[in-house]
Amino acid sequence: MIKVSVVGAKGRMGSHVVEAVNGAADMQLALTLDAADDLAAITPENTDVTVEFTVPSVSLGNVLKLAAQGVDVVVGTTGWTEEKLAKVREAIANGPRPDAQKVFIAPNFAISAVLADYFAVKAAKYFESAEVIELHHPTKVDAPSGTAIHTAQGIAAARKAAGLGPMPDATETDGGSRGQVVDGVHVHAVRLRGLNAHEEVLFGNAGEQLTIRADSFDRGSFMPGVLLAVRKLASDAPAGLTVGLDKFLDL
Ligand SMILES: NC(=O)C1=CN([C@@H]2O[C@H](COP(=O)(O)OP(=O)(O)OC[C@H]3O[C@@H](n4cnc5c(N)ncnc54)[C@H](O)[C@@H]3O)[C@@H](O)[C@H]2O)C=CC1
Ligand SMILES: O=C(O)C1=N[C@H](C(=O)O)C[C@H](O)C1
Repeated sequence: MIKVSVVGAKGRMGSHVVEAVNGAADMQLALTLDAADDLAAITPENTDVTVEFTVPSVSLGNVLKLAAQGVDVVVGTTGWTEEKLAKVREAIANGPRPDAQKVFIAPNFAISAVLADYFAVKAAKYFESAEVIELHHPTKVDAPSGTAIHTAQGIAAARKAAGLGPMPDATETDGGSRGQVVDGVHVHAVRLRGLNAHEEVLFGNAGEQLTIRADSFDRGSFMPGVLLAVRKLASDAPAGLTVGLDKFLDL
C-alpha cells in the first residue's frame, strides 16, 4: 500500500485527491492537512508520497519544508518559476535524502491538457502566429493559468529552436487587450461562472488556422494523472525534481 498524505486537503482539488486516494485499492490515506496545520506531522515513516494542492503564495514554502523532512511530494499548485524550481533542487541537494528524494510538479494533471500542450509544441514551428487563451472558473486566484504559461513557454522554445523570429503584430496601442506576453507569446485569460478549466491554442498562417483545445469539465479529470504521479514516485520515477506529466507518459 502506498501511504499518501494530502496538503490543502480542504480545497477544491485537495478534497478530490482525498476521495481519489480513498478509492484507490493500492493506496492508503495517511494525513490530511490544510492551512494552520503543521507540516512537521508528515514524515517518511507515516507517508510515502505527499500530494500538495494549495495556493501559489505558499506552495514553495511547503515543498521546501517537506523536502527538508525527506518526504517525496507530488505538487499540483501553480505559480512555479525557474527561480522557485532552483530552490527546490537546492532543498533536495541539501536535504536528508539527496540521492533518493523525489519532487514532481505538474502544471496540469488532465490527459487532455497534457496532450494539448504536447501537440502545441509540435505544431509551433509550422506557424507564423500563435496565441494562447485560457478560460477558468472565477474562483481561480492566479492568471494566467500555470498551464497556459507552460504552453506559451513550450511554443516559444520550439519557435526559437526552429529559428523563427517574432510573430507578426502591428498593434500600436494596447490598453491590455493583447494579454500577458510570456516569452513573446500572447496569453489571454477569461474568468467566467460556469467554466472549469479550458485552454485554446491558436496557430495561424496566411489563409489557414489550427486550433488545439482542451476542456476539463470536472475536477475528476485531474485525478487519474495525480494517482499516476503518486504511483510513479512510489516506484520508478527518477530521484530529483521532475516537471510535467508528459515525463510519465509514453509520448
Ligand atoms: N495541476 C493541476 O492539474 C491543477 C492545478 N490546480 C492548482 O491547484 C491549486 C489549488 O487549487 P484549488 O484546489 O482550486 O484551490 P482552493 O483555494 O480550493 O484550495 C486551496 C487549499 O489550500 C489550503 N491552504 C492555503 N494555505 C495553506 C497552507 N499554508 N498549508 C496547507 N494548506 C493551505 C486552503 O485552505 C485551501 O483549502 C491552484 O494553484 C490551482 O491553480 C488546480 C486544478 C488542477
Ligand atoms: O485553478 C484551476 O482550476 C486550475 N489550475 C491549473 C492551472 O493554473 O493551469 C490547472 C487547470 O488549468 C485548473
